[in-house]
Amino acid sequence: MLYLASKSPRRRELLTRLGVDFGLLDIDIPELRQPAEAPDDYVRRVAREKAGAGLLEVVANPSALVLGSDTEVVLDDEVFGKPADAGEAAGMLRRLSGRTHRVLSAVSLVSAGREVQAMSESRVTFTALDDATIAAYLATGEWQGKAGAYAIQGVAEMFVEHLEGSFSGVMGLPLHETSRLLAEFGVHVLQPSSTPDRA
Ligand SMILES: Cc1cn([C@H]2C[C@H](O)[C@@H](COP(=O)(O)OP(=O)(O)OP(=O)(O)O)O2)c(=O)[nH]c1=O
Repeated sequence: MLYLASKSPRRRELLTRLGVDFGLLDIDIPELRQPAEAPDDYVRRVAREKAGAGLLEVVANPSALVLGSDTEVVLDDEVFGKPADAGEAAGMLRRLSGRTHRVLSAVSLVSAGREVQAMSESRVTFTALDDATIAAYLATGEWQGKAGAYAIQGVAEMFVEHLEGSFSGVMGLPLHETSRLLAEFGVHVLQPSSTPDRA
């Protein structure tokens, strides 16, 4: 049985697109970057910790397979997670304005005896954003709960001059990498075999 260890509706939607059955696990792990921890290492570690925390919840089921993922926006080695409030969101958007940033999405898949991981890296170039545009975007509320204070799947796609990489990866769950990892565990996409479960 596959479980998604995530509270993110985006991840749920993206995994559903792959046509696999899965249950949901509510996990809550602190997302704190260690001093001098490289952004890539941080994103990989958090994805692994989310999957590991999920696995602990279904430890009674030896055939459980748990997917955890983490997405961060990286500008000049600085990591932008989910903004705490509109002020922090405005600051992030001002920094992203007119520049190219990276979006890292790590995916971890763990079972009782095995763990695999993949990383998706995308490069996103934003158009210049003036204060009025940033204020109007903040008023949509779409920035809430999104790394880097924007959601590419919403109206913020108009800020994107160029995207190199994975749209689903920027949105929170890279479908190419995820399907590849699932295949390593013998889970084949677009072939649902059991009914979804809630744990
Ligand atoms: C950059 C970007 C991020 N995001 C979202 C994806 C993630 O939900 C969120 C990054 O935060 P995460 O900490 O990766 O995930 P989360 O806290 O939302 O969910 P989980 O329970 O799995 O830990 O930002 C978008 O939806 N669109 C975007 O364009």
